[in-house]
Amino acid sequence: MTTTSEMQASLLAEALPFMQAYEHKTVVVKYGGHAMGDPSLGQAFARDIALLKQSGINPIVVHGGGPQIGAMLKQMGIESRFEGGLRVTDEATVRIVEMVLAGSINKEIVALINAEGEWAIGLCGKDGNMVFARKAEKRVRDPDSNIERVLDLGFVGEPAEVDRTLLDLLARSEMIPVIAPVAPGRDGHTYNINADTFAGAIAGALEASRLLFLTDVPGVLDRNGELIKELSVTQARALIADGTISGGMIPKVETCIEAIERGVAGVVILNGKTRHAVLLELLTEHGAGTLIVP
Ligand SMILES: Nc1ncnc2c1ncn2[C@@H]1O[C@H](COP(=O)(O)OP(=O)(O)O)[C@@H](O)[C@H]1O
Ligand SMILES: CC(=O)N[C@@H](CCC(=O)OP(=O)(O)O)C(=O)O
Repeated sequence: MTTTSEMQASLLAEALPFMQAYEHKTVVVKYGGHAMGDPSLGQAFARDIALLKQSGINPIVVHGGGPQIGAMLKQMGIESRFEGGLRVTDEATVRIVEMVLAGSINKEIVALINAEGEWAIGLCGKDGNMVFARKAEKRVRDPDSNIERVLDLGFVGEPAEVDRTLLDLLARSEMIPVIAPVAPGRDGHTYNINADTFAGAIAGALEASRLLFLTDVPGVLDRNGELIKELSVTQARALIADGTISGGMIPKVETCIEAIERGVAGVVILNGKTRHAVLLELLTEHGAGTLIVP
């Protein structure tokens, strides 16, 4: 009979080939605002990231915080709305976005990783000239008239330039970067960038081996609410067009498509509410969620 400790040991041993495969490789983990909130899950997430670094892997955390920004805006009496999964961002909103993302959430994640005995460093696109944004151009087609128009989302940005100097330096150190999706434009403004888009740009620039999106659903769900385990780029585009994929899942899936097209190998959307989701996905046979394939 196999004892519990033998089972635990064999699970640890199972991780070896995965650790070897990812040694010195970059893994970008996007930690969504919907996956945050439960302190014990946050601690488990931080432990996963710490364990990756200890295993010789180069983890980079890019985080969101959409619900937390929404709560703060509400508290301040500022109205907020989304168009195509992106928050319409005026001058007052971008100040709150920067405060919540680069201020509170960023430092909370840094503290959680540090509490696991590692060295996390909190950054945003402004640090080390890492990311410069341009004003986002979101095109939508009116379903009735079929006319395309460009939405003005205010200070919503897209990553236009990514400089990897700082991240390369940190990869050779003990430091684990934790990055908030806020960046300056060459026009001097601060831009609010969707965290999924930001994570995709970082993964692309660093030629990451894996890009994981931790959210609050098991992955991409079909019309009946069933998990789609594997999704091709063509199928993904069709599900966006027919409305099966909506809201915050749109920028996530669009980023997955771009990352695949840029050569990032393993792009997965998975449930961040599953304890140790990152370790399960990377270091065991028990991967879950939706794998996006070419
Ligand atoms: N087809 C779909 N499959 C799964 N989730 C979907 C789908 N279409 C829309 N969603 C929504 O997308 C949400 C995840 O995106 P988002 O709210 O931006 O989360 P996060 O904060 O993790 O980035 C889900 O909670 C769900 O409400
Ligand atoms: C332009 C835009 O929509 N920016 C997002 C940035 C945060 C984010 O993306 O957070 P999640 O990953 O938790 O959704 C926002 O303002 O909510």
